[in-house]
Amino acid sequence: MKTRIKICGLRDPEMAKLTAKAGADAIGLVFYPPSPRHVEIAMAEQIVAALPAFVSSVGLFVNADAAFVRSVLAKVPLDLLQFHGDETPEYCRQFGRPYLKALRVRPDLNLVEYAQRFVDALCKGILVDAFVEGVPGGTGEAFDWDLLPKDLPLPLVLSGGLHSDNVYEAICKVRPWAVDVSSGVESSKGIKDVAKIATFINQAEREAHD
Ligand SMILES: O=C(O)c1ccccc1N[C@@H]1O[C@H](COP(=O)(O)O)[C@@H](O)[C@H]1O
Repeated sequence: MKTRIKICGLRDPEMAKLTAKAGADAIGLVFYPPSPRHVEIAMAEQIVAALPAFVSSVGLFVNADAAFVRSVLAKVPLDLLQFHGDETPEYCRQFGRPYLKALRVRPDLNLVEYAQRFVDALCKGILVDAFVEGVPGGTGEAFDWDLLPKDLPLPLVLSGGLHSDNVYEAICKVRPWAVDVSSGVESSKGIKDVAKIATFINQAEREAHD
């Protein structure tokens, strides 16, 4: 089965169109001001409007005020929300929208128990990222994939330090529902590189053709 591919941190409509053309299933928009990939609501509207049919838009938030999330949803027709902080199941559910819950993998965290709390019709998956002290995500750091359980009660989205040289191995080893990348397809922090995006997607799709 094809592993879905999300390219996160798009910041303009042209790059979003090129990313879709390269074969991405989803693009991510970062609504987190400290991030170099942060987008304003008006730009996010333009990016989503530029997407062709069947390419999903994902809005990423980190411990945001619920009112801010609502203000984004009022303007930007997002397909999926991604909560990348310490949000509770109750917080995530209040918007009545499908979402991914991100967690940062640590050896002392029971991932199955963590995921169990989120199981319901709105939660479409658990996104796993590397734990880096003081930074909520998008660090380009990988983690030990052996820490991932095989019996997670929700679809797994693998992220954290993926790039074109490790995504094929990651998919073969972890068998995730989807992969998500930001730093690994950039020429510098926050600047997407279309050639790197295309190479990443080709490598991620290799497994489906084996
Ligand atoms: O991309 C960001 O700037 C970001 C900021 C805050 C939280 C998450 C963020 N991105 C997500 O982090 C993971 C891993 O990214 P990377 O490929 O290791 O750079 C990914 O899910 C991004 O969506």
